[in-house]
Order: sequence, then C-alpha cells, then structure tokens
Amino acid sequence: MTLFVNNLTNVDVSVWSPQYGLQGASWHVDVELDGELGEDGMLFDFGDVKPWIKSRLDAGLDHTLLVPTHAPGVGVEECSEGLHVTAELPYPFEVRAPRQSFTLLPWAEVTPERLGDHLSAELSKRPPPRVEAIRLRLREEFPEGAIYTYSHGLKHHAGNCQRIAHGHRSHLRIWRDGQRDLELEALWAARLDNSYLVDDADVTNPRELEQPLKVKYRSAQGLFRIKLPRERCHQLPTPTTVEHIASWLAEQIAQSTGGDIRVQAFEGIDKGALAQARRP
Ligand SMILES: Nc1nc2c(c(=O)[nH]1)N=C([C@H](O)[C@H](O)COP(=O)(O)OP(=O)(O)OP(=O)(O)O)CN2
Repeated sequence: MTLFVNNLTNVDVSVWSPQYGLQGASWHVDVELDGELGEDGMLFDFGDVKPWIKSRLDAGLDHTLLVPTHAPGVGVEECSEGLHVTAELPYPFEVRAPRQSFTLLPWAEVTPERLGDHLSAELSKRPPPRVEAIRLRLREEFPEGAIYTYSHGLKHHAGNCQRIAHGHRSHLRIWRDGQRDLELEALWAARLDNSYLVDDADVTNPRELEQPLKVKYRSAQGLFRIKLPRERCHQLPTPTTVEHIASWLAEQIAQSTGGDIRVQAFEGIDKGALAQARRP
C-alpha cells in the first residue's frame, strides 16, 4: 500500500549556485509512504505523518544555506563561528556561521530533484513502524506573474530565521492607482532577483565604495558574518521582515513612478505582507 500527502509542508532555504550565486528557494513538499496496513487499517495516521516529516525537515535543511561542496571554487573549513564557507564563481562570497546554518552536499550543484531523492533516502533509513519506504518530492510553485528569490537573516528572530543566509522564492504583486501593473512587477522582480536583503544596522563597512559588503551580527544561535558584492545586495533601513520589505518596496516604487502604489510582497509560499505608499 502507498499513502500520499501533497503540500505536507514548505521548505525555505538559500542555495549557493555556481551559475547564479546566492539564491533563495521555497518548495512545496509532497510525500509518498510505502508499507503494510496495521490492524487499524492505516499505514500511518495522517495526523502523525505531517509532524513526523516536518520535524525532520525543520531540524535539517529548512532555513539553511545549501552548499554544493563539489562545485568549482567552493571551500569549507571549520572556524570559531562554526563553519567558514567560501566561493568564487559567479562572484566572491563567504559566510561564517554556526554549523547548523549549513547543509553541505557533496555535489557540483543542488537541484530540487536530487535533493528530493537525497531526503527520501535519508528518511527511509529510519522509517516509522510499518513504513518500508518514503519518497519526497520538492516542488516549486508556478503562480501567475512575477517571482523573485532573495536571501536574508533576521537577527532578532527566536527561531531559524535568524540564520544569516536563508531565503525564499517569492511572488510579487503591484497595483498602481488601483490597477495591477505587470510591467512594474516584472521590473522590480528582476531588480530583486537572487539578491541579499540586509538591514543597514548589520553592515560593518557602510562606505559606498568599499567592496565587498560586510555583514555581521550575533543572535541566539551564535555569531554570523557574510561578505558579498554590493551590487548583489539591497540595504533596508530596518530588519528585512516581509512587512518591512513590502513597505520599502511601496516607498521605492512610489518615489520612482508616482501615484498610489500597493504592494503584495510574499515571503515564500502563500504568506507575506501588503503595504501602500503614495507620491504626487
Ligand atoms: N510576521 C513575520 N513573521 C516572520 C517573518 C516575517 O518576515 N514576518 N519572517 C520569518 C522568517 O523569515 C522565516 O524564514 C519564515 O520562514 P517560513 O518557513 O516561511 O515560516 P515558518 O517556518 O514559520 O513556517 P512553516 O510553516 O513552519 O514553514 C519568520 N516569521
């Protein structure tokens, strides 16, 4: 017998890509379980499937930086913060952070297909009673309209969102004077795509010309540092919560186009914030 649960949870991560650099990713998680029925006629109670799978993903790769350690130019070494990850292609990049902030994968690149197979094999090693095999599929959402990925860190967050390089793949909707403006959505999604969003307060070298941008903060999980080219970053005057991202975007867009601007900024799948701004 096979049991399935679609959209069991979402996974939000940053991925280092030798082609695109630091990318955010948000995947739906679909699950199949093979096994024998118990006397209660169930393979595994649906009420137990979600916490069993979600707890293992949340304790593992969710909200980490996925690092393909066999990608050209990627280096990993221990350091006082935990791990020091460096990369050279497509741009110079480095992160120092507690070990739990990273998922190291001995691959040349990370794809959702290969990651799903990897997670399936890992979870199938110690399955629940009566379950013989577990298959996970990581699936991107393909909503209509503009979508972009970003990475960030929320140093005040009590959970894993405090990690300096976790990310999201997010839908962006913009209304100008009450009408959806698809051109503005495409323009701003392109401007933000594969960027790093950072709170000014966490930048240690604010002088505009110096490269790379240096970010550092200490939070509950430890000391975090990241360095990457300024042109890959957008600095906000606030923490990069989705509420502040939505307000910052509404202000930026209103300043550049004028009019009554309404922004629906998603943070990953099916949640986010709405903000408005008006300029003459
Ligand atoms: N009100 C807000 N709450 C949270 C924000 C935010 O911007 N505004 N941001 C975060 C983190 O960025 C975190 O990465 C969000 O992660 P996500 O997986 O999307 O949220 P959860 O882990 O809480 O949801 P799951 O259903 O467990 O995936 C946190 N909160």
